[in-house]
Amino acid sequence: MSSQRLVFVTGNKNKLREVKAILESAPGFTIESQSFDIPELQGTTQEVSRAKCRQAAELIGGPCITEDTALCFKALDDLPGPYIKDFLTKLGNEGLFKLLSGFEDKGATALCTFAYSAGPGTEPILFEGRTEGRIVPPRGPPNFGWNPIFEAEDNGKTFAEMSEDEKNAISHRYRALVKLRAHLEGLSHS
Ligand SMILES: O=c1nc[nH]c2c1ncn2[C@H]1C[C@H](O)[C@@H](COP(=O)(O)OP(=O)(O)OP(=O)(O)O)O1
Ligand SMILES: [Mg+2]
Repeated sequence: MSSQRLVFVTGNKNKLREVKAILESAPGFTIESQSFDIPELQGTTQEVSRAKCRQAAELIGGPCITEDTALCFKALDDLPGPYIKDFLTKLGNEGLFKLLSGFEDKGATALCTFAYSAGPGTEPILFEGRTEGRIVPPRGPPNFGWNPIFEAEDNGKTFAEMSEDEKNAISHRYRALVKLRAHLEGLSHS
């Protein structure tokens, strides 16, 4: 079976590694990457994701996927959400945990949104995946972003305490990729 080549436009090496590990573990897909840090709008996670993918498709002049990750705190009505990157850069993981010190509810959702564009001028299609959990004082190696403060409901470990395989079996990214993969397999068989 020939494999379908997919261009993933991202500036984040850790995302790329996880996406390759998940999608290339079964035959069918080969991921190529183009490293661009696409400017991101403010808005809902869906608006941010669509705009990012439209711009990526224009930039590379062909079909592509993009991904946007949000971290939503229940006590803060889902903020920081899509603005997590700036919050993490400015406050760090300790600061993000302290943000919730006035609240009993430490619940949080990791939300991953993949967008697929068939090429410039086409409307991107979105695929969402969620992992439920809570925000805890940092545990585990600071290997990727907010991994040390997100404790997953599935196994009580922070993402940083999990092996790559453990994280990739339950992550927001994995759950979104299952949907993206099903869509792309449908396209290639029609
Ligand atoms: O599984 C994850 N575990 C821990 N941290 C994570 C994860 N996934 C994204 N992150 C961090 C990276 C960035 O600080 C923010 C998302 O921002 P986001 O715009 O989606 O990522 P980015 O700008 O690094 O890459 P891209 O070029 O694909 O937009 O959360
Ligand atoms: Mg970004």
